[in-house]
Amino acid sequence: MKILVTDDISQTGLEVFEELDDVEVSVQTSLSPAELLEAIADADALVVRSQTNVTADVIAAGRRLKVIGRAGVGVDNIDLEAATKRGVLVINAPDGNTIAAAEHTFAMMISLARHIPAANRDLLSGKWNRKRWVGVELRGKTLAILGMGRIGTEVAKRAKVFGMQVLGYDPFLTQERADSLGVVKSTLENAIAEADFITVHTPLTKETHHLIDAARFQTVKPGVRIINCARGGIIDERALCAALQEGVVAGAAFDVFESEPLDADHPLRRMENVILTPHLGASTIEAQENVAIQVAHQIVRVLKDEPFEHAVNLPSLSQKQKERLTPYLSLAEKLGVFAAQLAQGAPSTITVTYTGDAAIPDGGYLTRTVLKGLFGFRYRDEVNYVNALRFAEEAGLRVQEVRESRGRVYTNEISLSFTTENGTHHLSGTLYHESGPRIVELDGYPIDMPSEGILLFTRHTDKPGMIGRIGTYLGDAQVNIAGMQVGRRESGGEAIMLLSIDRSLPDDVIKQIAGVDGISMVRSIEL
Ligand SMILES: NC(=O)c1ccc[n+]([C@@H]2O[C@H](COP(=O)([O-])OP(=O)(O)OC[C@H]3O[C@@H](n4cnc5c(N)ncnc54)[C@H](O)[C@@H]3O)[C@@H](O)[C@H]2O)c1
Ligand SMILES: O=C(O)[C@H](O)COP(=O)(O)O
Repeated sequence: MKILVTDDISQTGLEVFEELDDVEVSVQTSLSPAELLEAIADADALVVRSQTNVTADVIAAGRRLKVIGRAGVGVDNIDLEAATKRGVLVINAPDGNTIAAAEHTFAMMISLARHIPAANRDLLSGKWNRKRWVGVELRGKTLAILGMGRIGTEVAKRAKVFGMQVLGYDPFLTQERADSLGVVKSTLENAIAEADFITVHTPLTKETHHLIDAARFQTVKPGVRIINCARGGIIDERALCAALQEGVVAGAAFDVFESEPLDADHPLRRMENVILTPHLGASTIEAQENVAIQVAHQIVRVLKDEPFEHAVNLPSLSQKQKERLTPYLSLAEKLGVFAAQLAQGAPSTITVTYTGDAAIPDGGYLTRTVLKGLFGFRYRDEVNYVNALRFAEEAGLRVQEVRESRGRVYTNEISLSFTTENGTHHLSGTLYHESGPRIVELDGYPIDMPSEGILLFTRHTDKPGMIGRIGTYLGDAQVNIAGMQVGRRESGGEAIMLLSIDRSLPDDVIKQIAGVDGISMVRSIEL
């Protein structure tokens, strides 16, 4: 097993990989794009920080790649869409560097308020200028925090201790949470208009790109100081330079940039009232150990096929949700596998109904599992939880989920209803405590069969001798019947039979059974 590490990661984290048998940890930093394509070819896992550009080409070249671990928070250097499409899991270490980034933000704010870097430069150049570097206090000032997630929250706590008034803007900030932090929940407009200091702590998304642009700079309080220790591009750098030149903005402290490394001739480098650091927010010994250990542990779990956390391209579930969900995973996947063989062709729509105890709000996890079974039957190992929805999308399969609180017969039930060119099928399963997952309904007929082993399913006309004839074919093929379920709507009408058999039937026997007068459908199903 090969783990490729292409950015500087703490040694303590790398040691975690020793938990794996037969592991080769290959640390190769500063690779050229071509060297990276070569190095990834036989890697099972890739570990990066923000420096390595994990493009779609890199992901495609990683033919054995199962997981990309980001030792840090932001995954904007990883092509998530390409990873998801190829079923490569992306995990990060979301809280290992929170304090480091919050402290760096605070260091930037104090440095701006007291001109520390400029005064230092001045003094080192031989001067002793006590008048030039008079600063301002933080106490009594208003701080706008745009993005009240992990880092924004830690910055707010520290600002409160410094006696600042804190305005928080975040679509997910509840009044309760704001109150508990002593933060004034604010609109973006109000936060920007009122603040003496503005700090951004959002990810870089379509919505946050140039969140503060030239138009917004027209609405700031004159003399505002601005900090970006989140992501380059949240604040429009050109507009900032103009606002600094006009004196609308009194100072700016940036750790991250629209393009990194920052160009040697970038205008920000020439501004006096600007403090720049080269993306150092997470660069503390403690944070680097935290993120490296956190991400390495999760990679080990992924590679050992054990439950893991912090997947970026899978729904995130609480421990409680996971505990409720786990027993249903096998049933959901078996139903998907059953459906694939029953459908014999690509379904165009599928509705998955979860009833009673199976109606867990799981962010679509169980439906991904059904789809993993459905598509995995044909595409085998190519399909996993990460890309199952992509397979559905590419196959043009419309997927719908329904949750019902109470079942009519079973305390828990998962039902699939899917349409193919040949018609609509319906399939249900339940989980019994004692006997595990069972199929309890097939095309409208109640049955009860464990969802395992080899099954033979027929739809036929209800007339004497049918079961016997099928039994004879099986007997002639030396195939034992282990269990049998039959059902009919009315005497002489359509009937079904589901047999559990000891081994698969040869194709020619299935063809012979299909040719029996009165048999309308035969399916051999392996679960
Ligand atoms: N400089 C560094 O070295 C460094 C270190 C760590 C993290 N970061 C960056 O800091 C940022 C925040 O990290 P975090 O761990 O606090 O993330 P987080 O996910 O905990 O918080 C982000 C917050 O932004 C909010 N948000 C999203 N869109 C928004 C919008 N349009 N307007 C307002 N709020 C919005 C979210 O609701 C969330 O609460 C990320 O961009 C991360 O990559 C930088
Ligand atoms: O998103 C992050 O975690 C930070 O930007 C840190 O990036 P780094 O690991 O490259 O320092």
